Amino acid sequence: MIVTLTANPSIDRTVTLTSPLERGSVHRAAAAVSDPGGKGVNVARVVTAAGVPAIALLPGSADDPLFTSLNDHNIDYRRVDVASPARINLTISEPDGTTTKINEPGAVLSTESRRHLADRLRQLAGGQTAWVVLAGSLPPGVPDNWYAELCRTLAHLPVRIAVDTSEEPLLALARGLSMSTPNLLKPNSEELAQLTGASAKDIESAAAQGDPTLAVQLCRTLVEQGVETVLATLGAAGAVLVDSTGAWYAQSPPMIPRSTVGAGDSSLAGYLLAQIEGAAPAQCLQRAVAYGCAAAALPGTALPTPADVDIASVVVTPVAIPAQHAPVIA
Ligand SMILES: O=P(O)(O)OC[C@@]1(O)O[C@H](CO)[C@@H](O)[C@@H]1O
Repeated sequence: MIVTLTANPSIDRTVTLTSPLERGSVHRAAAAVSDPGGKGVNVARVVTAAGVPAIALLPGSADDPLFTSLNDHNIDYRRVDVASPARINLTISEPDGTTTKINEPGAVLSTESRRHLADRLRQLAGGQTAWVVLAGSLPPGVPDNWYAELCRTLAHLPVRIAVDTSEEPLLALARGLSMSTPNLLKPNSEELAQLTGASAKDIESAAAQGDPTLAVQLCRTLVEQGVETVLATLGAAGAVLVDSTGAWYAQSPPMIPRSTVGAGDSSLAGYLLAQIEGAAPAQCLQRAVAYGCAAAALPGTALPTPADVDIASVVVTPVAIPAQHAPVIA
């Protein structure tokens, strides 16, 4: 069982344009679709589609269309009652595969609702649950260190914790690594940059040219600070995985991207699916990149099923750990 927490869920509305987006002009969309969204919801969607039980925990009101949509996708969820509707996040999809996202901040989550979510999470994290995934931004009203606090309160349970977040909640987690450490951190290159002051462009372009050393260095520093495994997704350049036993790089196979929305969440889901089968780190990375590529090849917020995923097309190579590690700002 995999349990995901999405404190700031969304309805993801994708509008498809037939010509490139022009700022300041009127576009008539060729199509518009809505899907349930938020990073933890997406991880639960991909895991469920692979036939592994998953529960998505999220705040919401009973009549929110988000829950009808989750039912339509056969997602098992637990809802903590709040009055406000889920935010609507807009994706503008252009013909060349460029996606522009506009994410709303989300409604304020009260201290009481946050406590209910944490209590529910603790209940769900017991028993057969292998992984808890804390994913996405935190809504207004939630302190930046909440993920760090949740890691601490779950630490006594025999469950593994993965965190995928950005900006202040990520920095707060990094600052508190000596007190609470997730088992898995899944930054993308932007988030690695936020943590380290490095440039996301440099991280990705070096990897795309076959040199993932910078990404590995940055991840290795996080491992030295106590994170068991760091899976860093590097967009079209693939991903690196670093743990205390080594480092690996997987290049993305050539593909035509249609929408990168949910690609990182699908990578995380692919990693988890392999990890719970007991796969070695290199195979977990291979599955992560295969799932991420499959998601990027799908339109809008469509997410991959195992039939979309070509694991064998992803080549994984070990990377020597560089002697000099880059500092992590914390
Ligand atoms: O605003 P956040 O919480 O950082 O990200 C939310 C979001 O962009 O993440 C998912 C894709 O990863 C989408 O389903 C959703 O709209």
